[in-house]
Amino acid sequence: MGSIIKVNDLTKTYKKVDAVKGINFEVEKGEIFGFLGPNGAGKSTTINMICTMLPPTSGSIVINGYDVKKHKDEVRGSIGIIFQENTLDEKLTANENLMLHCRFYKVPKEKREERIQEVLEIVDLVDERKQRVETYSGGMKRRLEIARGLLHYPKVLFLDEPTVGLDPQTRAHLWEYILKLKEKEGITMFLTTHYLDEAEISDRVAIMDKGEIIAIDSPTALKDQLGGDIIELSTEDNEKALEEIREKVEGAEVTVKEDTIHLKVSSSDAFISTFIKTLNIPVTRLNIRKPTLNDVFLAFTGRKIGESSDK
Ligand SMILES: Nc1ncnc2c1ncn2[C@@H]1O[C@H](COP(=O)(O)OP(=O)(O)OP(=O)(O)O)[C@@H](O)[C@H]1O
Repeated sequence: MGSIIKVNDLTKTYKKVDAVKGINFEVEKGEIFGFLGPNGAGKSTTINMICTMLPPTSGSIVINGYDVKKHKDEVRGSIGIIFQENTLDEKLTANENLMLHCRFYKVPKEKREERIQEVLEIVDLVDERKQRVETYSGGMKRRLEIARGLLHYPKVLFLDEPTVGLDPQTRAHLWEYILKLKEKEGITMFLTTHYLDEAEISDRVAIMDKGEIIAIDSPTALKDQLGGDIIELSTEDNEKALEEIREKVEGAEVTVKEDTIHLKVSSSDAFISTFIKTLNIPVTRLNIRKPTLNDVFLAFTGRKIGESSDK
């Protein structure tokens, strides 16, 4: 398919802080690209540079064939940005908000009605187009923001925490719209989220930490890299159980969080048959699961998402 975003040796230094330290990556046309990292990792700085809002200290960024430094307007015309905070005019109707944006982005006059209809259909707001935005629910407002971000036929849509503050059901719906968008308009999506279960939707994810990209691959490949199974175990005496596990189990990574012992083993079958039977402490809870993106994130950064980068 080819790349739509190419980032080369990109750096950003704020006075004394090296926020971005020479990163390289490409985003393929049409993919959903998840961009993850602990707080302070350098994500916003990177995205702001990609979106022409912040000049890089060095390096290059090319979007849709345009160099971000030399062709700002063309880059801006190629991207749509959905911010975390509501940037709609609440006193206006959906239609009026979209009309304003069409004018701002110079969508040709004769195309405006048709395009507004199209984007409202994508986010299922055709019937509510004449209502004032202040009467919308949180989920409807987010959908309208997405519709607005699409008006000028962007090639790449930047979604910054698109589901933050929404209830689980609305979040699930919003992802359906996002997937529909990918299918219908073939748009590339650059996504940040703190909900790692939602980042599973990505074709590939990059994990950034301390100004560097430390992992980049499909969620499945990243999880496979961790390998094996994760066993969560609670016993009547976790301290004693831990001693026994360390004595008897070879090749398991063991960590304790609150009242649960976590073991990463290559095969839970082998573990269960050889170990559980010989454990002298009664087990009160046992859960076996495959690694998730949360485990991947923890393994690469040493932190849970939401924790700070400089810990
Ligand atoms: N305008 C600024 N001046 C000085 N330092 C800054 C500035 N903006 C960001 N930084 C620093 O650069 C580093 C990266 O910050 P950035 O906001 O890009 O991280 P982030 O990954 O987006 O974090 P979060 O998830 O919390 O938004 C941090 O150490 C931050 O303190």
